[in-house]
Amino acid sequence: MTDPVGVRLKRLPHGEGLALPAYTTSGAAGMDVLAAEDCVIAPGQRHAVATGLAVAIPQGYEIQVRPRSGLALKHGITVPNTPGTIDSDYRGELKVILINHGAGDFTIQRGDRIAQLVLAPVTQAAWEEVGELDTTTRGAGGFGSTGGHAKLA
Ligand SMILES: O=c1ccn([C@H]2C[C@H](O)[C@@H](COP(=O)(O)OP(=O)(O)OP(=O)(O)O)O2)c(=O)[nH]1
Repeated sequence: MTDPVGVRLKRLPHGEGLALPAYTTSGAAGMDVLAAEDCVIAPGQRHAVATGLAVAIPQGYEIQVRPRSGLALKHGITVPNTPGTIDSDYRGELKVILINHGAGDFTIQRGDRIAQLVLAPVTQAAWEEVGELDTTTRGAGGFGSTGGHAKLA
């Protein structure tokens, strides 16, 4: 594992008193992030949940907002824009967009761990426009062209 990368973080007034996002085990890839508000998400509805945090990610990195598998499996709660992208130049409040694919209301209490944050390196692309692309075995085949499931045949 590489050395940790410092990320400046500011607590917003409604984030006071909450634990910071944290790795729950030594090998965890993501830090669980807490809700800074109480809310109820009805079936089929979405909500951008406040975290009470603003960050300054070093240039060359992003933070990805990913669902928690337990909430997804047991309650149908996921992140519709997964992985949510927190840009290095964003200084607003970090919010977690959640959608309720479950059958009942989902109640979030301030302090609940609602998603996980993964710090990841970013490589920016520089376009090199050409008239023809190189040929490959795959060519334009995609979207199930290699099979692997009866329903794709
Ligand atoms: O789950 C998310 C996704 C985004 N953001 C914040 C940080 C991010 O840097 C900014 C913009 O996100 P994105 O680029 O995904 O949104 P957009 O819809 O393209 O908006 P914009 O035009 O502001 O870039 O919104 C969050 O707080 N949570």
